[in-house]
Amino acid sequence: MAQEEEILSLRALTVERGGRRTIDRLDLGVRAGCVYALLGGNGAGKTTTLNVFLGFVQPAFGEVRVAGSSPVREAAQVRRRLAYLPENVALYPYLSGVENLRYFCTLADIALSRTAARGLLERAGLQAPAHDARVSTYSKGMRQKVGLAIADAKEAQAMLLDEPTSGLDPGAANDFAQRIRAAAGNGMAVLMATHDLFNARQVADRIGILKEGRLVAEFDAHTVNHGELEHAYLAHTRGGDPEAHS
Ligand SMILES: Nc1ncnc2c1ncn2[C@@H]1O[C@H](COP(=O)(O)OP(=O)(O)OP(=O)(O)O)[C@@H](O)[C@H]1O
Repeated sequence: MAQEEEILSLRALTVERGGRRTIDRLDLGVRAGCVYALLGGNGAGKTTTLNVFLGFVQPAFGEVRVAGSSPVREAAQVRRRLAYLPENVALYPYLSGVENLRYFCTLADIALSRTAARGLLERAGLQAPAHDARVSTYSKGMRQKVGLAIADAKEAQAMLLDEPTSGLDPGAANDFAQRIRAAAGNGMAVLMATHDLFNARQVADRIGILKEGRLVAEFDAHTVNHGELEHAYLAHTRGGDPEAHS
């Protein structure tokens, strides 16, 4: 697949932090309409990879593109095209869902009426009675829905998710999975860092395992079975040779 068709693209990405190479010649691509799940143990480099797309971490070498733009040289374009849901979506606790959504849209130069904001929250799955409640009363799943509504309002082409299902109960995780699939169905490219193998198989099209900043295994999420994925994941997160665990 040509690089131009990839909305999120890394070529030979290398990141050095504190004199150490934390991402090592990483190639990765996510096309429109696809969900890529990045698995890996603690410190494997998942969050660093997301931070490179966001422009928070600069590569030492290699190429990074978001819909063809460089987060280093074209930060404004990248911000417009990219939505980011961190592990805990940061919102203003004393503002309501509607007020948060309108405020974050203003920052992105999007004027949103209260009615339009309600429509977007509804579409993201946030029930009407919660729209005017303070966000401090929201669960993690409800805050994520505001995050999805912001992405929808921006008409983002790509979305980055960091540990989206940690701390969600199975029902909320399943609901979130369906919403991510729906976003991909509308053409969004989604990159998700996770430890949740079940969710990765449920949501993703491709799954990659990162170890010490290198992609050590990749799977088609539609055909890999749970045992096979778990075996590879445990082998690589224990720091061992995958064959040693067969
Ligand atoms: N600000 C920083 N300065 C120096 N090194 C860092 C910094 N942030 C992360 N690192 C190092 O980069 C490597 C990758 O860390 P990263 O947080 O990307 O891993 P991760 O896969 O997201 O881990 P986790 O699952 O624990 O969130 C680690 O060795 C970490 O110690």
